[in-house]
This record gives sequence, C-alpha cells and structure tokens, in this order.
Amino acid sequence: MNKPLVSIIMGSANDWDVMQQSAQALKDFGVEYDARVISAHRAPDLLFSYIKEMSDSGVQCFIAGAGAAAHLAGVIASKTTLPVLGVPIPSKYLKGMDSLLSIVQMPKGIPVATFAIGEAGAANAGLFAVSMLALNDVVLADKLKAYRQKQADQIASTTLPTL
Ligand SMILES: Nc1c(C(=O)O)ncn1[C@@H]1O[C@H](COP(=O)(O)O)[C@@H](O)[C@H]1O
Repeated sequence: MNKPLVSIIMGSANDWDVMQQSAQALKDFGVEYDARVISAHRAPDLLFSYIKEMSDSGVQCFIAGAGAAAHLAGVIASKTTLPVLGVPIPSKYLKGMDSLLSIVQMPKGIPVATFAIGEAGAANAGLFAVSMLALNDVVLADKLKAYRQKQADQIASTTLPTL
C-alpha cells in the first residue's frame, strides 16, 4: 500500500455511516487514504500526535467529520497548515445544525472548508480532496473530467414519463 494522501478523521465510530462516503469517493478515484476515529474532546493527545504523524508522512489534506459540538475540524486546523475539510454529522437533537455551525464559524486566521450536513457533504469533501490533488496530477484531473461528463450524460439522457 502506498502512503496515504488524505487523512479522514471522525469524532466517533458512529460517524462512519456518513464518513464512509468520503472514503468511497477517494477509493473511486484510486486515492490512498487513512481513516481513523479520534475525538478532539475525548483523546486530544492522540489527535495531536496523529496529525503530526500524517503531516510528516506526506498527507495533503485532512477531512474531519464530527457531530454536535463539532470542534474536531477546527482543532485539526489549529495544529496544521494543510487544508482541513469539515463535514457536519447529523446529530440526534438538532439534526446537524449544531455540527454545521460549530464547523463553519471559525475565527479569522484558522480556516476550515465546510461542507453540507450528512452524506452528500461527506461525498463532496472526498471529491473536493480529489480536485485539490488533481491540480498536480493530470491522470486524476482526467478521471475527474470523465466523472463529470458521465453525470452530464446521465442528465442529458433522462426522460420523464408521458402523461
Ligand atoms: N464533535 C465530536 C468530537 C470532537 O469535536 O472532538 N468528538 C466526538 N464528537 C461527536 O460526538 C457525537 C456523538 O458521539 P458518540 O456517538 O460516540 O457519543 C459524534 O457525532 C461525534 O462526532
């Protein structure tokens, strides 16, 4: 296995249902990733050492999924200058609005790119990571173009039932 180019971190194993969409998008494009459960709240020391380990080993960006008081992405961004993509996980009581606002309202100077709540956001975070990597990888860029073309072709050939 090659070294991972993307690190996916989530606050709980219960987030995997959503975050596997990021992993799937990367896998679909043949991008190596490492996926871990590490909560900034519950295991801060482990998180800091893992961020350093991944940064030293050549990871290009982090995708962080967390729910409710979702500080994970912001804390990762505080420890690295690599891009951090935040995915708000749907939460039990506030349906992920708490997660979204926790991730999106970063203080000036420490940015986190915030995606939509839930599975579409997780998938798009994976695709966005692919776009960033494609800046320096023509093969990946061509795969991305083909993926977009396939979507466009599907739309173009969509017909509605006649009444
Ligand atoms: N938001 C965070 C962080 C963090 O930001 O460090 N750590 C766990 N969590 C979130 O708590 C929710 C409930 O977690 P449990 O289901 O494990 O109790 C999860 O969505 C997780 O991302």
